[in-house]
Amino acid sequence: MNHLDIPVLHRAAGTVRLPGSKSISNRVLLLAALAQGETVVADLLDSDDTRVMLAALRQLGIGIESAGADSYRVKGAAGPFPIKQAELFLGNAGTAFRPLTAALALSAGHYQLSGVARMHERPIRDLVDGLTQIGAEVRYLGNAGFPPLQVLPAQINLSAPIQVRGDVSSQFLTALLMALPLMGQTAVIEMTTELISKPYIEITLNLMARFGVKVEREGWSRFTIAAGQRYVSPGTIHVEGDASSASYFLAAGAIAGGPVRVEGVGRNSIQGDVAFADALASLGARIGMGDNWIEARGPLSALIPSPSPADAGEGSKLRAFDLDLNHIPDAAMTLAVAALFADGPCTLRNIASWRVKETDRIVAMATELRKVGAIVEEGDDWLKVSPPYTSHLTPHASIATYDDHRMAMCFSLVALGGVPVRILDPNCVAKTFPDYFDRFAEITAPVIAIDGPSASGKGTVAQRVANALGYGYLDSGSLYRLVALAGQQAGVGYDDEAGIAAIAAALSAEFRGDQVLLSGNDVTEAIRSEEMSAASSKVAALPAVRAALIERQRAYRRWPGLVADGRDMGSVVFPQAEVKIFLTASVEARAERRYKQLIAKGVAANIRPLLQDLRERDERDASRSVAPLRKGEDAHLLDTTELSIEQAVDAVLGWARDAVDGKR
Ligand SMILES: O=C(O)C1=C[C@@H](OP(=O)(O)O)[C@@H](O)[C@H](O)C1
Ligand SMILES: C=C(OP(=O)(O)O)C(=O)O
Repeated sequence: MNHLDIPVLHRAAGTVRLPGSKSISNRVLLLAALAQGETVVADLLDSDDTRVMLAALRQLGIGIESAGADSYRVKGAAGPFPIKQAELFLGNAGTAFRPLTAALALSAGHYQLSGVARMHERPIRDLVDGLTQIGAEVRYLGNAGFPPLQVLPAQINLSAPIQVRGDVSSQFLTALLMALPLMGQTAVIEMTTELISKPYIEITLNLMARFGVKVEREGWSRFTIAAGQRYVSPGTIHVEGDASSASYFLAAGAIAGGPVRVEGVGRNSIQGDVAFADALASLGARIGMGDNWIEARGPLSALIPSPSPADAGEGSKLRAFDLDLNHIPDAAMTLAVAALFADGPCTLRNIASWRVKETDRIVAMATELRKVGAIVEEGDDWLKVSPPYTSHLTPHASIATYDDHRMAMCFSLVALGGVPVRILDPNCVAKTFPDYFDRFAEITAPVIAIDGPSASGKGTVAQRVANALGYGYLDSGSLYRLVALAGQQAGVGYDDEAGIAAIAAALSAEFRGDQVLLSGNDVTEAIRSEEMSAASSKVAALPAVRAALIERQRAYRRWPGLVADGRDMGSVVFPQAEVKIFLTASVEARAERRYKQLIAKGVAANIRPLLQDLRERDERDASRSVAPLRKGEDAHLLDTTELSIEQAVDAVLGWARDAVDGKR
């Protein structure tokens, strides 16, 4: 089976821009489809769950066009779906299957809805019962109570309240709430049981209101949609980052030092899963929150006095917990794995809904946690996880993921316990977060940042260090040359900031030994031309290009690690680098090295102008107002004037070893 081996990871620190929220994406798509007018949906999640929703809506006659990266223009039907016959495949997306069932039941057509095998094991009876009460014709095509379903035209009668259970999934209530305004009549829903996963109903009500439909409610037991309301497009709607996806990164920050910051959700979020941050705080993690970001660091250790508060408590344990997690069923899985890093047994309560999700998550979680050495007890609706007695996790566990994205994402955290871990079928993360592991590597892979002036030999040293450690190598200075070359090839003018920035954002550059590849072609020589030198300084002055290249450069941070050389690696691009080095040499030594290089290449050279040129550049670099080149306080100084390349490489390797050993 396809697998991903995650190496031992010592620290998590960095920033992640979150993908769009699954729950918001699929709700907004459906509401926009039923609304009057066109809606531009920005920052939509691109994953399996949203793809099945988009495909279904198109099949049902909704015009949906691309409106830029991750943006769509949805032409609303101003009522029920125009296409009256369709067979829809909805994968394993609960947020597509349940709401579409209800909307189609009120669309007076002939429809079939099916999904993957697991979807056909996920209950839907409570929703079908609710729909049947108002006269809808919904039939089971397989086992009673489960998909696949057939929906037929029917006479709908809303004269009596719809009685529905809420104790298996909140998505049934969400589905009814979103579909009923299609009838334009007063509709009342009464819950006959306790309602689970309540914050998801808040998301539903919030988004319905943005599309112009208000729901009156009596607590969580009775919901009324007054007659005469219908959905109207709000114009443009932005999808927040996914708060459940944020949980893995925040947990990583809490377990392995941090700070880890997620961008795209924060204090203003409408998603209940932001409460995961509160749960982490109750475990001792240090949490910060802004309007649109959340940050997590490890707990302050009461035992180890630390010279600097920023480093205090790295490696100290989380507090054991006993929590009712009914309000955050998805992010709760992350807590089950975080329990491996706690100082005692942890209990997760009121999580019965885990049994009917992508897999039986209580069984799956218990089985896989035992593989890494945890002691696990399970009940109908609870799980108790005790970290291994010795505090050491079992290395090299092969984690089965049960086609459950959250199992795969959760268990990546195990590597932060100082053991390698194998994730089987890692691509199951495509349900909600296709590039999860790349993003996770970007906050966990160790970075050695080597900055310094021109001709200091940092490129040669960086390449050799990367080879010795088996790490990747980033020659950041070349990126600007590559952007200039790619701009020329694409015929984009160097004064077109947005155009050049778009090229920078999509740049496909690779550093292989001393070869530089652009979209797979060797351009090592081409980017060194005088023309490209001049062009690169033009593009490097464009703020949008610099911003785009920061993301690009961070994307080189992959396992097992990265050596990055340049001028702002330790200060701007990788401020959390494990090792920072300021590599320099006297201007005379640098001039002589450059001279020898040129002679070796057969280029006629004279040492005096080279010396003069370097002096002038040093002066410019040190005195410029934006990020002047100088050694940062946290960087090691490596003066190579009197050192051979081998000695310089050994010095860097020594610091790298110390940094990693210090984290063990
Ligand atoms: O409405 C939603 O967007 C969701 C509701 C929750 O399901 P339940 O209500 O079944 O717990 C959650 O687990 C799911 O991932 C998304
Ligand atoms: C339960 C989940 O998905 P669904 O929307 O398919 O219910 C989930 O994403 O954890």
